[in-house]
Amino acid sequence: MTAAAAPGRAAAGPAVILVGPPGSGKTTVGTLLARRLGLAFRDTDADVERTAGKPIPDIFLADGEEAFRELEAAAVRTALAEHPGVLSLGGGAVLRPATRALLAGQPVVFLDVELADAVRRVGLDVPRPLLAVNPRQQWRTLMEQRRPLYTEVARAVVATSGRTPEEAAEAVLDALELKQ
Ligand SMILES: Nc1ncnc2c1ncn2[C@@H]1O[C@H](COP(=O)(O)OP(=O)(O)OP(=O)(O)O)[C@@H](O)[C@H]1O
Ligand SMILES: O=C(O)C1=C[C@@H](O)[C@@H](O)[C@H](O)C1
Ligand SMILES: [Mg+2]
Repeated sequence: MTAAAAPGRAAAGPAVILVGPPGSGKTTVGTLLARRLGLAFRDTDADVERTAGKPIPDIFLADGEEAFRELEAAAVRTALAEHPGVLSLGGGAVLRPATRALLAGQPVVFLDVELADAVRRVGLDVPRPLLAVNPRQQWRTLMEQRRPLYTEVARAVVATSGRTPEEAAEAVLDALELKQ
């Protein structure tokens, strides 16, 4: 699908970039946002899986986390350069300083979520290698490390706990002043 740029924006670069921890709803809310804006949706997790030719848990298992992070950094760089729609980044993409530098000045929204909601959401969903054992504690530790990084790159923070995906998508549009 060929995506048009959002009204009032230059053609280059995504209209919306979502960051946040696993279970914050980047893929779910990003898909809704793209539909709402009439733009294409892209998710760097899917890009990495396509490049590697295998699912993310298999990349972690066969090649290790560092190999995954290399593929992820390249996927983010490419998508930022060529995707004019809505872009969701993998939950750990902000760990790389080079990736954070690329996000400076971009329309990045940090989808925040409370621990209990995140654990409930990821428990219902596709496997996340970093949350395979003791997901509650792992998620808490991961957020202690990453919250400052999500905050650093974000132009706006949108809370998703207590909101449906549709309500979260509306809040993102409000935060970026993209309401048409
Ligand atoms: N606001 C919400 N309320 C209730 N459930 C939600 C909400 N947002 C997402 N979900 C559900 O939570 C699960 C995880 O959502 P999603 O895959 O979009 O998260 P993610 O941020 O993309 O995670 P990851 O970083 O692992 O890719 C899905 O089953 C989704 O339907
Ligand atoms: O938070 C993370 O580090 C991850 C989140 C997912 O989006 C995937 O990118 C992968 O499971 C790693
Ligand atoms: Mg996702």
